[in-house]
Amino acid sequence: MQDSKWSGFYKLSRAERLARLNQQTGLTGQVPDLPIEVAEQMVENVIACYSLPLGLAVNFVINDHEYIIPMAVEEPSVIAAASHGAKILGNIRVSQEEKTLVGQIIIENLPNIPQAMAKLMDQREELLAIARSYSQSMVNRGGGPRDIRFEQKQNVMAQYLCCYLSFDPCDAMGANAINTVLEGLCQPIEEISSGKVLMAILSNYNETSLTRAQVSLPFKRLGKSEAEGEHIAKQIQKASDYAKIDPYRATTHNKGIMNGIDGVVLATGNDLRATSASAHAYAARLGHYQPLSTWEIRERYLYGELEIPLPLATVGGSLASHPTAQWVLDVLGRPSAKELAMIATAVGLAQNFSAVKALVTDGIQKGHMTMQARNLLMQVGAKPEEVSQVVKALVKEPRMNSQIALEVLKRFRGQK
Ligand SMILES: CC(C)(COP(=O)([O-])OP(=O)([O-])OC[C@H]1O[C@@H](n2cnc3c(N)ncnc32)[C@H](O)[C@@H]1OP(=O)([O-])[O-])[C@@H](O)C(=O)NCCC(=O)NCCSC(=O)C[C@@](C)(O)CC(=O)[O-]
Ligand SMILES: NC(=O)C1=CN([C@@H]2O[C@H](COP(=O)(O)OP(=O)(O)OC[C@H]3O[C@@H](n4cnc5c(N)ncnc54)[C@H](O)[C@@H]3O)[C@@H](O)[C@H]2O)C=CC1
Repeated sequence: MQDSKWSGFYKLSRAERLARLNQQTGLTGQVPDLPIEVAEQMVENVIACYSLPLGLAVNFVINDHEYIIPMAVEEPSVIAAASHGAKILGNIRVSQEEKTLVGQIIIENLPNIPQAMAKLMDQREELLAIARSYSQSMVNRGGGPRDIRFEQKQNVMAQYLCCYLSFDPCDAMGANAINTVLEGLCQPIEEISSGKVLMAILSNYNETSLTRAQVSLPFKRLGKSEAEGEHIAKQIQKASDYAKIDPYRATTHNKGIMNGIDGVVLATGNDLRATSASAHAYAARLGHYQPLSTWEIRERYLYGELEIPLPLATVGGSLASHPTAQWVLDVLGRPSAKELAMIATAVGLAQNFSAVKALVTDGIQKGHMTMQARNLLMQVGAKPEEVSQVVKALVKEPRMNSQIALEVLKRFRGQK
């Protein structure tokens, strides 16, 4: 594989990496931390701030635009794999057709559900106007309520009518915004339907708000020769097909995708519970858990696609007051929420590519354990200044575990 303009970035010191980033982005200074006083305003019963490593994934070109992508993650080899994948994949094409949230108002105690539904449908425009009145600032931005529909639901105990509201939250995640609207609609809905509202809340399931990342790779980008590249492409296709028939494998395949996406979600201060719930519910939409990405050979190209609902925000929530998240958004060039979802999806595809390629070629342990070696040394008591020297000896060992790490560390200390 040819060098990229970021080749060897990982060999620089931390200060040199920051200098290179600042030079590239026009930013200045250090990366700000979250002050404890701010943290105290964010959640309850605060006693400290919990830190995670923040690293930079490089080599990303998304829709012809270069990105340096900060990722917050505790697992070794994830950022290396993202950078490695991005280097091989080249330009990743990404699109998002729409970004809407769905909220639901669940109505019970209805003596005649078809009649209640007909009355509510008659008043649909009036209900949409009430919904808009509760989200005027979002409407002014071009977003807000889009549609209302009703569906009958039942279990063995009871029958319900569910009102589904779709809502465009613009650059926010929109949970608070839509919940305010939904609660504002409860009383009018009860009056029209003569029922009782059981609850009103946004849904974290959204099968229509999808982001799609796609790549098409000539075989020669995958191996040292066209023939080796073709072989690797075939193995990757088989791995992708296998994930469709075995939920054990599909779950791990998707974990590999989320390695990348979660790193971006956390770094940008977004709600990880919401993105995880949404992604895995989408993976299970056919009634059995499926891989979120597919890889297949099309006319001597390896074609990869990842499709995922990602309710990301660049304003509102806690990210507005988190200085590190704000700095990360600066590094990304102040994207819109839609652009941020596209960036995260591209990272997910590159991450998945690297993991699957490693699995069907060298195996995961070769690359992963080299990076895990640093953690092993820390676990057995190596000081940070010792780690970079001892790690070279540890990776030369035929096997690696904490016992071996301890022996190598003792040997190093004995030589000094
Ligand atoms: C680990 C690599 C990248 C090595 O891969 P390699 O081919 O030995 O690496 P290389 O030395 O040829 O370097 C290639 C590029 O990787 C990056 N790179 C290389 N080394 C570093 C480093 N130290 N720090 C930062 N970046 C690094 C860097 O961008 C470099 O480009 P260069 O700078 O040379 O032009 C490869 O083996 C790989 O991608 N493995 C996959 C690792 C992975 O997915 N880890 C996640 C944890 S496992 C898991 O949780 C998910 C899984 C696997 O179960 C999912 C699934 O089953 O599908
Ligand atoms: N089930 C779930 O996922 C739930 C999540 N939450 C939480 O809700 C929070 C997110 O709610 P939000 O309503 O997004 O946050 P929010 O309440 O901060 O609202 C967004 C704010 O940003 C303003 N804004 C400025 N510029 C904007 C732009 N360009 N586009 C959109 N809004 C703009 C809006 O006017 C609004 O005041 C997160 O902390 C999330 O964890 C809350 C309840 C349930």
